[in-house]
Formats: sequence, structure tokens, C-alpha cells
Amino acid sequence: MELTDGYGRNINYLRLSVTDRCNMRCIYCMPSEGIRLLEHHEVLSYEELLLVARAAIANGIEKIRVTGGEPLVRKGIIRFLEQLAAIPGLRQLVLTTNGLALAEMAEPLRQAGVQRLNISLDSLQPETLARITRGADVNKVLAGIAAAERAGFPLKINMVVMRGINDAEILDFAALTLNRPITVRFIEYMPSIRSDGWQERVVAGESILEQIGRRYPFVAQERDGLAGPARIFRIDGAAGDFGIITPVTGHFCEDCNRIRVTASGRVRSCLFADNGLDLKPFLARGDQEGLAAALRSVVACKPKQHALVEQDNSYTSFAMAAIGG
Ligand SMILES: Nc1nc2c(ncn2[C@@H]2O[C@H](COP(=O)(O)OP(=O)(O)OP(=O)(O)O)[C@@H](O)[C@H]2O)c(=O)[nH]1
Ligand SMILES: C[S@@+](CC[C@H](N)C(=O)[O-])C[C@H]1O[C@@H](n2cnc3c(N)ncnc32)[C@H](O)[C@@H]1O
Ligand code: SF4
Ligand code: SF4
Repeated sequence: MELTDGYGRNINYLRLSVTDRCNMRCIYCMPSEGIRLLEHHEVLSYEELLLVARAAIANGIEKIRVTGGEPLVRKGIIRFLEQLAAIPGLRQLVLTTNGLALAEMAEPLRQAGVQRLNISLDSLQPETLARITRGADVNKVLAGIAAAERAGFPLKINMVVMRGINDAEILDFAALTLNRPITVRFIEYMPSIRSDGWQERVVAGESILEQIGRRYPFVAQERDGLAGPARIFRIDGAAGDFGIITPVTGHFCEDCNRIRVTASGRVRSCLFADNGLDLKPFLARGDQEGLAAALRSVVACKPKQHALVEQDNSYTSFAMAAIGG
């Protein structure tokens, strides 16, 4: 079975958030006071998350990305991932993490059946990373990345580029791909937390490409059908790739292939569009058919693109940690 939306897009990718909690408080993701955290009973249990995953897979989802908050802070995550990996029909199980817990957890994650990791790292400079994350230790993240490499994971590193904060490090990040088979993606900062003058902070993906191109020749790479929104390139002779993710200046919505389910059980048709449809009533009744119909109805209502593209200000401010990015 395939899931197709009203614009003919095939929806095969589910971003599944398992928690809204996090051991970082990145400035672009949540306000300084943190976010109102879900009560324990509001968060879907692992059994409920597995029911959602099974319904999604039975209806055409082939790739699940586990996200958060920070997915690795939820107790029992490894056992849950093992169960998720065992669902027939799931072609890709991948996870996005801030890397803080990877030094201990990389190997168990690999054993559990996670196929790839995307790790967020916005600076290689200790002071800058501490400023962006409000306190994290860059060495801990780097140790996590090293453990993930040792465990044999294909790795992507996500850097949210912000003018005047970390944009001086673009070439340093691009250079990480010269000798290591990793992919570094430069992400345009999105104003998910509404703030005046956010446009000043955005460094356009095209200007990142120009900057890298002045130093290194590179060529575009192919994109596969389950891929996320990045455009991928390789510096001539490099071991790894780099990419740009352009939610603000680009128009990748026309290739959108994903839906999201939040830790509180709301399925969202678009990152920016709405509050989503509550799956809890279906889960409470064990209503598999209702669950499947709810997922299909959300896919059918997917918007063509997000509000930012039209400079429309109609979306509501939100913490990315509450949605899963
Ligand atoms: N606007 C927008 N941004 C997205 C969307 N999907 C992912 N992003 C952003 O892209 C960045 C990277 O997301 P990841 O969690 O690494 O996932 P991905 O890029 O889909 O991953 P791959 O499976 O490796 O292609 C994050 O900043 C996300 O918030 C989307 O549908 N819309
Ligand atoms: C919400 S986080 C959840 C997973 C994990 N805690 C992490 O940071 O990788 C998922 C992704 O969203 C990105 N993100 C969060 N807020 C963003 C924003 N305002 N603009 C662009 N990317 C953002 C993060 O950099 C991260 O790559
Ligand atoms: S981006 Fe990830 S690590 Fe940073 S605060 Fe948000 S959820 Fe936590
Ligand atoms: S902003 Fe919405 S429509 Fe655009 S790629 Fe993201 S989820 Fe899809």
C-alpha cells in the first residue's frame, strides 16, 4: 500500500518523536526558560508508539526516524528500538541525536538495529557550542561521534548555521568530509520560535555553497527516494559528502515525503502547518483501522508548502523539541 497526498507526493517517511525532554537547550530550538514539558501520562508509551509504527508501516511508511527532544534520554529506548527494527516492512530505522550520550550508547544502538545516525553539532569551538546549546561540552559530543564511527554507523552531522554565531566555521565543517566518510549538512536556521529580525540570522544555502566553492571544487550527488530534504555534494577527492538543507530559501516542500508523530501522540501533516490530529483516542480503544484512517486523512490534508515560503506569518511559534524537528 502507498500513502499519497493531495499533491501526488508519496509519503514514505515518518519522524517519530519519543520524548519532548532534552539534556541541551539550544537557542534556536527552545526558549531560555525551557518548554512546558509533557506530564508523564501525556507521553505515548512504547507499546503505543509501536502500534502507531505498525499502522504507519502497514499503510506505506518505509522509513522511520526516531527523534525528540533527545531520544537517548528516554529510559528503555534500546529495547524499544529493537522492537521497532523487528517490524516487517520497515526498510530504514534511523535516529537523530545531539550526541551527548553516544559514547555509552553507540554500540547498543547498532546492536538494536538502528541503521544510521544523524548527529547535531553546531560548532567545533567549546565556547561557541556552549553558547548555542546553553552549556554542552563539545568534547562530549566529539567523543560520541568517535564512538558512533567505531560502532560502524554511517554518520551525518547537522549544523544549523547562524550568522554572527557559527557561520565562520562553515569551511572547518566542510573540511571534516575530506578524510572521513561522513556527511555534513548545513541547515538554514528556521524561526520556529518567532522572533523579530530572524531573517538577519539566516545564512542562505546558496551562499554556503558559494563560500565552499571558492575553496574547494565539488560536484552534486544523487538523492535516493527515501532521503530527507538535503541537497548533497562532494568535494573533489573527498571521502565524505556535504549538503545543504534550505527550509527558508529553498522549495523542497514539492518533494516532501514525510509526516510526524509527536511524543504526545499527535500526527502532524507538516512541520509548520498545524497542531495535528490526536491519535490517543484510537490507541485507547486499540482501534487499528481508526489509527490507519487517521494517518491517511492527515496525509490527504498535507499542505503544498510551509508558511515561511510565502513570507506568511500565520504559523504559531513552537519549540522544535516538542515536534521532533
Ligand atoms: N522545514 C522542514 N525542515 C525539515 C524537514 N525535515 C527535516 N527538516 C530539518 O532538517 C534538519 C535535519 O533533519 P534530520 O533529523 O537530520 O533528518 P533528515 O534530513 O530527514 O535525514 P535523512 O534521513 O538523513 O535525509 C532538521 O533541522 C530538521 O528540522 C521538513 O519536512 N521541513
Ligand atoms: C529537534 S532536534 C531533535 C533531535 C536531537 N535532540 C538533536 O538535536 O539532534 C532535530 C533537529 O532539528 C534541528 N533544529 C531544531 N530547531 C531548529 C531550527 N530552529 N532551525 C533549524 N533546525 C532546527 C536540530 O538542529 C536537529 O538537527
Ligand atoms: S535541537 Fe535537539 S539537542 Fe538542541 S534543544 Fe532541541 S531537541 Fe535538544
Ligand atoms: S515544511 Fe511541511 S511541506 Fe515543507 S517539507 Fe517540511 S513538512 Fe513537508
